[in-house]
Amino acid sequence: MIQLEHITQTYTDPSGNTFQALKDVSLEIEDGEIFGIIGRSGAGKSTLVRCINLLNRPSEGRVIVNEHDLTALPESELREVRRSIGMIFQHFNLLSSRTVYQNVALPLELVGTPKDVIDKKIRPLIELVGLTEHVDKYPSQLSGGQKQRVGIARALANDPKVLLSDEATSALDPETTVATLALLQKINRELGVTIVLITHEMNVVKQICNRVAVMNKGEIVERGNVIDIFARPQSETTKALIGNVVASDLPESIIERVRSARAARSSHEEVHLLRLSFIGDEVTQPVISECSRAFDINFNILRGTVDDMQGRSLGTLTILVEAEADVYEKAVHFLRQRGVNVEELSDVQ
Ligand SMILES: Nc1ncnc2c1ncn2[C@@H]1O[C@H](COP(=O)(O)OP(=O)(O)OP(=O)(O)O)[C@@H](O)[C@H]1O
Repeated sequence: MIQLEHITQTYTDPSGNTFQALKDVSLEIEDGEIFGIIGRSGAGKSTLVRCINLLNRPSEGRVIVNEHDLTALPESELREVRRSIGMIFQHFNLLSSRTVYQNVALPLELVGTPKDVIDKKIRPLIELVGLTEHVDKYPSQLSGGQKQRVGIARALANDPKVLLSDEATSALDPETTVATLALLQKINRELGVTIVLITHEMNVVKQICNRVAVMNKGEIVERGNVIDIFARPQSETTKALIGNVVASDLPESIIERVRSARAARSSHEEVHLLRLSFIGDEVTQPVISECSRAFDINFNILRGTVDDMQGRSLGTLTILVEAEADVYEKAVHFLRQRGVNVEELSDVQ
């Protein structure tokens, strides 16, 4: 287990001004999970994740990995523990003068592992990441996705229990991102490696993470199971990252329909733009039709999606409702009672 306890990171610039990149952050990550850390640029994600292997030594707080308090270890022992924590990076950090084989072998060479042991160890890793036929190529002869696979194989060379991924797919196109994430998921399942993954993209979290922490300005503002966070985002940061929560993010065609509905409404009716989300079996329940019949109001569905998140479905609907105030209140209450998350989107002008 990884335990970050009351981590604070303060930076001081040359003129003596201080800046808190992390403010009393505590977090626990269980063995074997894929844990996402998401937030906008500058939120403190990299700083936090680099505390896990003490690439960043926090100004205050404790870092405990598999029961070792890393913050209390002398440098020699820390080096040893660090080997059980692999890391992959956005720009791969490969050595351009070394082949795929030599890059993957590097961590083992550095600790003096005999050549035959290295060979036995890394050939299956190169196979696992699907690069056997490229083993003698140099980084310049590889695509971005292939370079990241080299980075992944190299990070696994020391049999780590934990793999830290710092925006590992941010430099890749969408298709290569999906394939790289699938590889990380396979590594997590087959080798039991715990993965801590930093990203600024909710789609990455959605594809492979079990749990997620949302960061803003050096603090964790929300955390939980991915599907719950997507279905019922609480903080403004999460809502903004998920998107489709402020009306201004909607396509112009939808905004136009809202404007027309508003212009045409009768004086006693209100027009509301809502985002409804449903988890799992709720998706299949005809809750909307039931509600529509019960209160005799029309729900105008503007947009709908169903996402699969690790075998559970999350349905999201953007709908337009025209109703009198008291009927609207009752309908929203009805939906919430049936487990539907109802959120009113900020107004369309
Ligand atoms: N060595 C440093 N000295 C001073 N300030 C730093 C240092 N490292 C990071 N910061 C600042 O700390 C804040 C958090 O940076 P960090 O890189 O952790 O954010 P992030 O969420 O990972 O963002 P990004 O996705 O852009 O990397 C930023 O404002 C950054 O400028």
